[in-house]
Amino acid sequence: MFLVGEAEPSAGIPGDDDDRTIDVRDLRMRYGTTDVLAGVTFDGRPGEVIVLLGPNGAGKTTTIEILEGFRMRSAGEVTVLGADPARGGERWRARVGIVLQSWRDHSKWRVRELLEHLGLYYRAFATDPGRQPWDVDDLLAAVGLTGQANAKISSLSGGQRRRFDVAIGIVGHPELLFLDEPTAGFDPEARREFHDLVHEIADDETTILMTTHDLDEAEKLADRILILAGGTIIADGSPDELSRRVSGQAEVRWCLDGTRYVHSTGDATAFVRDLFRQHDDGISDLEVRRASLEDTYMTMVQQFEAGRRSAAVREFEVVTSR
Ligand SMILES: Nc1ncnc2c1ncn2[C@@H]1O[C@H](COP(=O)(O)OP(=O)(O)OP(=O)(O)O)[C@@H](O)[C@H]1O
Repeated sequence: MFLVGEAEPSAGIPGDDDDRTIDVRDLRMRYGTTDVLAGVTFDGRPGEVIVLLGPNGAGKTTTIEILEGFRMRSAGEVTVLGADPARGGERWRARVGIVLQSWRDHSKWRVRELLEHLGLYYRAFATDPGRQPWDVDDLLAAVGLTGQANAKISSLSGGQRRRFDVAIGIVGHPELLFLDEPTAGFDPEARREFHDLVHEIADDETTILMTTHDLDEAEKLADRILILAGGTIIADGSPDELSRRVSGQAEVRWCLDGTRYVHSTGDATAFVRDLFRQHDDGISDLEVRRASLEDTYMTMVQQFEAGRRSAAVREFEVVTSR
């Protein structure tokens, strides 16, 4: 994970003295003649879990790889932990944890052996007492691999290998963690344990930027959702904020004297307060529902694509009428 012989971090974007760990402005990426990223802007702060969503091919991995320093951007300003990732040196890299979409090396090593080895590597850079590398036994327990400590990496199952990838990503106690579809192949129990682990890591003031296609997972983990489509961020907000933006209405359901009621309201809190004022103990099975992240995501992406289609039709009409 270390790239030797690189320059040490350059200064960040001039004038930035706040606590931003990620600062991306007008990021552009062109492959050949195709613009995959056409002006992506967002930021991230300590302890924030940011989930990047978007259809296949939207450019999520491209964005993450640019921020990791693995891919050169075409244009735009990117600052990650105060440095341009294209020029981040070893010291900078030791502050960043990475779980790639697929990572198929080190197969001859044993699980504990490799984690201990990487821990030593990170220890050389760990000046902050709060960011010393994980104790390997604690780490193995945290990712559910205690039983595989002495197994060859090549013998791990798909889900165990993914847990191991996560262990490699966090062993150095990073300030910033990139997770590209980290739970692909996890069974439900491993997924739940992973979610607890993500919360713990974020509680440690680590910024987490992750991609997933599991919208239920995104809703559980994200402080902030970014939706990438058509090369730009079409939505940026907490799952609740995005849900309110798509549908201002919440649905309140309750039972009263054995009858089930449903009511849509823009102010669920005031409505429920009134309901209890009127019926107090008579109310049971109360539920307040907003659009799920899945509903919100589908609506936003479909609206965006419909907008693009009608803009293309308008442009076609203008061109053909000339
Ligand atoms: N090295 C490359 N050369 C040319 N095109 C590329 C390259 N890497 C990615 N692309 C293209 O860029 C687009 C974005 O790819 P990327 O992998 O970033 O998308 P993604 O949002 O992560 O997709 P997925 O959800 O399928 O993982 C795709 O159309 C892909 O084919």
